[in-house]
Amino acid sequence: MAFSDHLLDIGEDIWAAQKAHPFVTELANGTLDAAAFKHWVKQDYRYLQDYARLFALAGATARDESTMTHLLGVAHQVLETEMDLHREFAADYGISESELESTEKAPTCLAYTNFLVRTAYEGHEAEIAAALYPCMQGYLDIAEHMADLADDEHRYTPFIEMYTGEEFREATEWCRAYVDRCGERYPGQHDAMEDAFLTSAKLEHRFWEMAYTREGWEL
Ligand SMILES: Cc1ncc(CN)c(N)n1
Repeated sequence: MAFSDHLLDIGEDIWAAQKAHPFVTELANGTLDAAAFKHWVKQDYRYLQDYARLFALAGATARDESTMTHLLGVAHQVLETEMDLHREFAADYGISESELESTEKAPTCLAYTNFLVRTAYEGHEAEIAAALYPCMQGYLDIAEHMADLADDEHRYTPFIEMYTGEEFREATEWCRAYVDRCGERYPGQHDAMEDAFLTSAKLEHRFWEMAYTREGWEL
């Protein structure tokens, strides 16, 4: 069995919980409260800055040129294409670029980005690959699930189109193959890969919850 399939097996419950989350189902049918979506846009913008950093750091430490090229390409794609979508959503919802940039990270966003960046600096290449995999495969699978649930076009359709689009799909397939290569090359890292994968997957689930509940630092 490919190591990515094994990881998806052990993460099955977390995937199911994400698909059933009200943020996901309500975004799919267009009924999600705009305040929850705005919270997601702002927090996700801050998340993506570090997510791009994770790919850039992974690219800088990769052993071969083709892996380097690919990881650095994804970092660029996040900073350009994906964050452009957030900038467009922000403009539609009256959020200025300076508000986006200066948004304070909510506890879950802080926990997730700290985990990813720490893994990028301290982790083995295989652990980094496993930590970034749920961010890609999770969004593709959840967006496909949303597309299945959605009847009509609505204000959140661009979200579904971005994460089911060809560019994101290809980047996810590449990450999946990268996880498989790391799983084969580094059998001694399997436990660390499982831990990193599950931590990211659980934080993906918490991120929907953070947006839905407008989580902040209230005392
Ligand atoms: C929290 C999160 N995880 C993953 C993705 C997809 N890059 C995202 N935009 N936000």
